[in-house]
Amino acid sequence: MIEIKDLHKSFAEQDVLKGVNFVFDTGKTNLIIGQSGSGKSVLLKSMLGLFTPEKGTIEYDGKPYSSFNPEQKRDLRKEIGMLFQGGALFDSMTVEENVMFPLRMFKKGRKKDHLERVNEVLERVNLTGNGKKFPAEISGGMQKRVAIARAIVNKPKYLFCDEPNSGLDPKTATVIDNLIHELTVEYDITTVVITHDMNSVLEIGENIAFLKDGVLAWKGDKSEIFKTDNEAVTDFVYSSDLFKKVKQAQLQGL
Ligand SMILES: Nc1ncnc2c1ncn2[C@@H]1O[C@H](COP(=O)(O)OP(=O)(O)OP(=O)(O)O)[C@@H](O)[C@H]1O
Repeated sequence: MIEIKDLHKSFAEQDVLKGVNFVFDTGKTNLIIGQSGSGKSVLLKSMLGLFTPEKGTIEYDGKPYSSFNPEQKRDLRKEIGMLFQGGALFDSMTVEENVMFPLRMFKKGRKKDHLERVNEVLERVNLTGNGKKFPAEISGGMQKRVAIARAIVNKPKYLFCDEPNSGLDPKTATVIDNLIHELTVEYDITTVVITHDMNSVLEIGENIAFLKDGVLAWKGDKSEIFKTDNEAVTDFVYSSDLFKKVKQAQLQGL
């Protein structure tokens, strides 16, 4: 569980986060949604320790990040799997080498054991037999699955995903969403996903933080998001055609 309490972050004259409170639950896919510029990435980067908030706390399983010494911060970093926007694979490395990278960085052990773990996670994301290929030789959806395998190879307690579906067709995006959700439940991970994708909200929105201008304007889950009359949320979500259709069907009792 990650708990955010009264988090404030500013840059020069601009207040970006203005007292955000939220609990990201363990074993759930927790989503951060909101318009461009609402502070989603600043929140995630603050959680990663890349930004220092002026006020408020970020607690990892009850322990405030600000109280960690450098060694504890390093240990926490080992427990965070990160899925970057666009996948961010190393083009000059094979799939196997990409997935092995965090193991070699953070874990001692023999290459043979590392390889065993790499093959285990590649099998889990349905990429058995693709280890010797280079990223350019596989599809965008497969590249995302490699990035997921790399993010979970160290058995993280926390998984942070920044726009995991960007650049994917809707069907592949759903496969990726469901894979993230399955792994979250299977490994009991606290997963945090930044997304603009309304399909993702419908598929895996178990605990949603809606940010508007640096404030938590609404929280709830995928069924509640249809029922709320919070204007900021409805403005945002009903700009999506998919949501309009679902809402219409709901009103017609379908
Ligand atoms: N390092 C920085 N220095 C100064 N201002 C920043 C910095 N990072 C973000 N900001 C500002 O903070 C605000 C929120 O940015 P943020 O990237 O969190 O938005 P976002 O909700 O993630 O948007 P998007 O959906 O477009 O990625 C923006 O106005 C941005 O310009």
